[in-house]
Amino acid sequence: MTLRLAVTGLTGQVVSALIERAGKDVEITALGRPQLDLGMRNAVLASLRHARCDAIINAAAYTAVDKAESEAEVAMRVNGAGAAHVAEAAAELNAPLLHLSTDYVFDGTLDRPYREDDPTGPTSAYGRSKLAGEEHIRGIHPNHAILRTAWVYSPFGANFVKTMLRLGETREEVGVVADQLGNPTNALDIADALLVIARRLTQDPAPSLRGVVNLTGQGDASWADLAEATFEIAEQCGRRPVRVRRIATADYPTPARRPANSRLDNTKLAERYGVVLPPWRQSLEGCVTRLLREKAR
Ligand SMILES: NC(=O)C1=CN([C@@H]2O[C@H](COP(=O)(O)OP(=O)(O)OC[C@H]3O[C@@H](n4cnc5c(N)ncnc54)[C@H](O)[C@@H]3O)[C@@H](O)[C@H]2O)C=CC1
Repeated sequence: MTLRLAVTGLTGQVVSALIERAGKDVEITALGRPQLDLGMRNAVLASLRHARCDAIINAAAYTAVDKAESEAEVAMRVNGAGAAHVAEAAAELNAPLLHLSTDYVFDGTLDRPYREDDPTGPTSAYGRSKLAGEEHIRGIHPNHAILRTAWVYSPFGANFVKTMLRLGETREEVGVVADQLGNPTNALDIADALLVIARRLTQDPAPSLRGVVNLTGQGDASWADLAEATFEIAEQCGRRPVRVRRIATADYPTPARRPANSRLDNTKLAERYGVVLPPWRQSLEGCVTRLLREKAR
C-alpha cells in the first residue's frame, strides 16, 4: 500500500535524500518556506492539515550550529517551538511523527557511546533548541519517534565532506580537528531508515517502537579521520593527494562548544526496527565517488 509522508523542508540534506530514496510505494509531500515556516504555528497547522498523509517527518531545522550562538532565539523558535507546532499537527491528524534530533543534546563527557536514556546536557544554543524540541514533542504527541542522528553528509546541500572536497581543490594540506569523536552518517542511509520506521509506525501501535532512538552510521571517527578518508577516496578517483594536519579543538576556536564524544549507541535501532546503517567508510565512498562523477560531467 502506498505510504503517504508529509515532510518539513524543501532543500535540506535529509529531505532531498528522502525524495530520492522514496520508491514507487511512497508518496512524499515536501513542505517548506515560504508556505510552511516552522516558527509560524498557524502556517504549520494549516499546511500539514492540507497534506493528506499517513505519517509526518520533521526534517527541517535551524542547523547553523555556530550562528545559533548569536541567534539563540531564532534557533529556539524554529527547533523548539517549531517542533511543538509539528507535534500539535500530528496529534490533530492522529499521525505518527518522526522527528530528527542530534548528538549535540549531550555534553560529550561520557567515555562510551551515548544511549538514548543517558542524561542530556547540551553545550550549545543549537543543542538546547533541539532538546527543547524533543521535550515539546514528548509532552504533546506520544505517537512519535525522535531519531537522534549526527555528523550528516550527503551529495546534497552544505556539509563537511563537500567542504573538504572543495578545499582539496586548492590546498595540499588541511588542518582538521582530531579530538572530537562521532559517527559520520550519510543522509541517504538516514532516508532509507526513516522509510522503514515510518511504515512500521503506521502499521504497529506498540509503545516500544515509540520514543527516542539513535540513528547513525556504523563505526566511529574523528573529523580528521573523516577528512582523511574523503581525500583517500578522492585520490582513488584521480584527484591529487591532500594531507590532513590533525589539530586539537583548542586550536580551532568556534562560537559553539561541541561535544568531544558524540558517539551514539545504535543497539535500540537494530532491536526495535531491525535497522542497521552501513559502516561509515562504505557510505562515504558512495557519496564521494558520486560527487566527483557529477562534478566531472
Ligand atoms: N547536518 C547535521 O550534521 C545534523 C543534522 N541533524 C538534524 O537532522 C535534521 C536534518 O538536517 P539536515 O538535512 O542536515 O539539515 P539542512 O540544513 O540540510 O536542511 C534544513 C532544512 O530546513 C529548512 N528550514 C530551516 N529553517 C526553517 C523554517 N523556519 N521553516 C521551514 N524550514 C526551515 C531549510 O531551508 C532546509 O531545507 C535536522 O533536524 C537537524 O537538526 C542532527 C545531527 C547532525
